[in-house]
Amino acid sequence: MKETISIQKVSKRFGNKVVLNDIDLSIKKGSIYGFIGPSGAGKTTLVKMIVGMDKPDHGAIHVLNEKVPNLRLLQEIGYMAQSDALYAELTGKENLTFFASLYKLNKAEIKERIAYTANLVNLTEHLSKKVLAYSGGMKRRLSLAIALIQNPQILILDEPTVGIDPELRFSIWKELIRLKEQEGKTIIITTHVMDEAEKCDHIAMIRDGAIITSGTPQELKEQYKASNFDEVFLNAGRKK
Ligand SMILES: Nc1ncnc2c1ncn2[C@@H]1O[C@H](COP(=O)(O)OP(=O)(O)OP(=O)(O)O)[C@@H](O)[C@H]1O
Repeated sequence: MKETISIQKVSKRFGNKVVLNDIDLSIKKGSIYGFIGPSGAGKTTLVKMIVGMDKPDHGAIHVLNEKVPNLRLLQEIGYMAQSDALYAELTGKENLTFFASLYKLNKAEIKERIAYTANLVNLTEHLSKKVLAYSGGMKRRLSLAIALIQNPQILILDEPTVGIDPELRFSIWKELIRLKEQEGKTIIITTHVMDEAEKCDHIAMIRDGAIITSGTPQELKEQYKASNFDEVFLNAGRKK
């Protein structure tokens, strides 16, 4: 399988604080890769650097064989940040149309992508409401729809299911797995939710800016003699 994302010896500090320390990893095309770790571990900093929103102090990141940051990659990376960047005075549909217009999509494609993404996140009925009238969960769902709007090859989702009810969380995961299997999308997800970790093909556990362990869910459970992911995480932290 081809490598879609390659991270080589990436370090980053904010002031005196080392937030990422010598991170090396590669992510294969058509896989779901999870970054798991406690609050403040450095997950968001890492995903922002993959997207090209922040620069490493040392090391390099390549996405689809291009060095990041690179404007050409914007079409190919869908990013859902932790905080929603939405236009509150616009309706859900206007938000989607605006973000779709930033990409190389014709009118018919924009219409088709809005219908697909809104349906995926269960917002079709609410598209004509202004975003200021949306609940927190609806805003998260709209942000997820926006991340998918240009049909990117790579999806980078920073805690996408926070504030989303279990039923919709289930259907979103089903779709992420379909996107991976049928469309070969590469998906990076950060999460605190250990049962989501189990759905990833590969996991990197991050703590204090370092990858403390990585592998498939099965490999990690075997390595740490754990029956579930909470245990893997606790045991991995102890053995650091
Ligand atoms: N722009 C910044 N300036 C200074 N410190 C920062 C900045 N961004 C992040 N940090 C610090 O870097 C560390 C890692 O933050 P980061 O947001 O990457 O963690 P995280 O693993 O994503 O946490 P969470 O799960 O809570 O989102 C934290 O200590 C945070 O306070």
